[in-house]
Amino acid sequence: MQRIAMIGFGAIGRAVIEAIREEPRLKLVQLIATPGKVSEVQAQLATLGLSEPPLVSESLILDGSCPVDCVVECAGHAAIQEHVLPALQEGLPCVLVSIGALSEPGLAEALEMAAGQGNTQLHLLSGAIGGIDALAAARIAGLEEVVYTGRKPPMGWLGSPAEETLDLAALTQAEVFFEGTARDAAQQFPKNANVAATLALAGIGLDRTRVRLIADPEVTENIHHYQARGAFGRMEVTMVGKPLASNPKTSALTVYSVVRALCNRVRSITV
Ligand SMILES: NC(=O)C1=CN([C@@H]2O[C@H](COP(=O)(O)OP(=O)(O)OC[C@H]3O[C@@H](n4cnc5c(N)ncnc54)[C@H](O)[C@@H]3O)[C@@H](O)[C@H]2O)C=CC1
Ligand SMILES: O=C([O-])CC(=O)C(=O)O
Repeated sequence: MQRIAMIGFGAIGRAVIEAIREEPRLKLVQLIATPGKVSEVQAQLATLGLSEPPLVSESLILDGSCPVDCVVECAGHAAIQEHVLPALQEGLPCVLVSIGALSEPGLAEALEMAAGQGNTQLHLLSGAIGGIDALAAARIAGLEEVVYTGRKPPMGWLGSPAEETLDLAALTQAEVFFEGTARDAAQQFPKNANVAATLALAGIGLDRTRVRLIADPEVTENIHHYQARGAFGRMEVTMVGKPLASNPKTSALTVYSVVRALCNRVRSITV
């Protein structure tokens, strides 16, 4: 049995809770909401009709009164510093989807130190992208180049800096609005470039991974493509991910990446 604390009850968090409720070896015991949103989250949680709802609070309860075996972040970049860092220091293993947060100078080092202090591990999930196992293995042999293109329907870029250069609602053809490093992409597009950061951290790093971001009115899915070249050979991956109805920025596969990571914690054989 694994007692889970989840940070964030948005599109991913809610879908993960619904997916794991039938797994008796996973028990959601704590749910962390943004400050001021505890009662709102409790009310939304009630609609799920869980037999044993988790404790909802603004920060993780780490005093042992509500023990946790694993913390899962489904909230956004700010949650890493706020909740994941102290959880690691306390020795709790953490799994993350907001990988782009590690592009912030010093945060990766702080997380590494916290995990070392707590003698625990931080697991960066593959989220909406596939092939991370192959890319991370290829890195050991030596990588020369990783190039990533993220293409989403215009609605998937709402609320991002893409709006500064494009009239997203009026777009009639695909437009490239960002070309640069994975580090810059992750910082400028915190809700849209976590995949770029994941590829970078698995591969040749945030400053050497090249990224192009495209708003395309011709597509209805979130399309992630990358190619990598190195001593191992070459690889090319295209993911055509269905967006979540509750958040078109987010591919549904991200939910299942979290569910897989949690289920693997209670399985005897993992794949
Ligand atoms: N690795 C990957 O492939 C992907 C990663 N993501 C990451 O996952 C995050 C969540 O995605 P969605 O669920 O679709 O977003 P969402 O906006 O639907 O939900 C996020 C929820 O987290 C809550 N939240 C925000 N900051 C918080 C904090 N500091 N403490 C507690 N709760 C907090 C918000 O109130 C909201 O309810 C995104 O911001 C992005 O960083 C999203 C898609 C793919
Ligand atoms: O869910 C997706 O398609 C990818 C995404 O938003 C991200 O990389 O942050």
